[in-house]
Amino acid sequence: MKIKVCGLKYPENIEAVTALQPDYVGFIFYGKSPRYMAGLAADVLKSLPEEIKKTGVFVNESAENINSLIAKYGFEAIQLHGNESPEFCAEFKGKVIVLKAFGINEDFDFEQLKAYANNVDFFLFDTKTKKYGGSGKTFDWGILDQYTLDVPFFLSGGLGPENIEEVKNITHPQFYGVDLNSRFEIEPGLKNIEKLERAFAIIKQ
Ligand SMILES: O=C(O)c1ccccc1NCC(=O)[C@H](O)[C@H](O)COP(=O)(O)O
Repeated sequence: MKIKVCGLKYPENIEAVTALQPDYVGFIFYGKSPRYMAGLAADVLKSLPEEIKKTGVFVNESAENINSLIAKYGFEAIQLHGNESPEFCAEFKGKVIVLKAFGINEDFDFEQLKAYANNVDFFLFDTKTKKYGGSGKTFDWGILDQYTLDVPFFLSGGLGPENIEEVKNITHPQFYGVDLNSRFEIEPGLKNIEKLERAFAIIKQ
């Protein structure tokens, strides 16, 4: 199971998180988020180990801005967290790894994902809330049985020290990785390294 840690913004903390060797790290480019990484020097990201995929997280950002931020920070992956269309995702597929996020609730229609299947590398299933991302809330993972496409997905939304063991019971064939965020924080954007370390050990057991 792959591990993505999302919403990093402080250089020393980024270094400590990357020392745990996650597969992906996420940086939020959304002004309304308390994890917005504005002001973080590009050098901090460019000096991270090559095997850890740096992921820019965007919400309805223009293609032009995304392209210039990819160039500036050297992102290998992007996570599109807003209402981006399949055509919008296609503009980036093959240039960077594309993760398209969807907020899931009991009414979610998995049929709509068909239109994205050729245009993204991964889906990221997060909990549907009124705000974008980082809610700390889980959704009913049982609904994932309705997902039948062959695009692998990250599970997201409220994963924390208390439920990370349970995640290992998910047997869906496309379950690729977990996305860890607010339940591993001391404050928004500042990750708790001890909690992450324990979770990594459980996941990798
Ligand atoms: O975390 C944010 O502040 C955020 C804001 C806007 C778009 C995306 C954001 N987070 C990206 C994520 O993928 C989160 O990790 C995901 O929503 C799960 O977060 P959590 O419920 O805190 O585990």
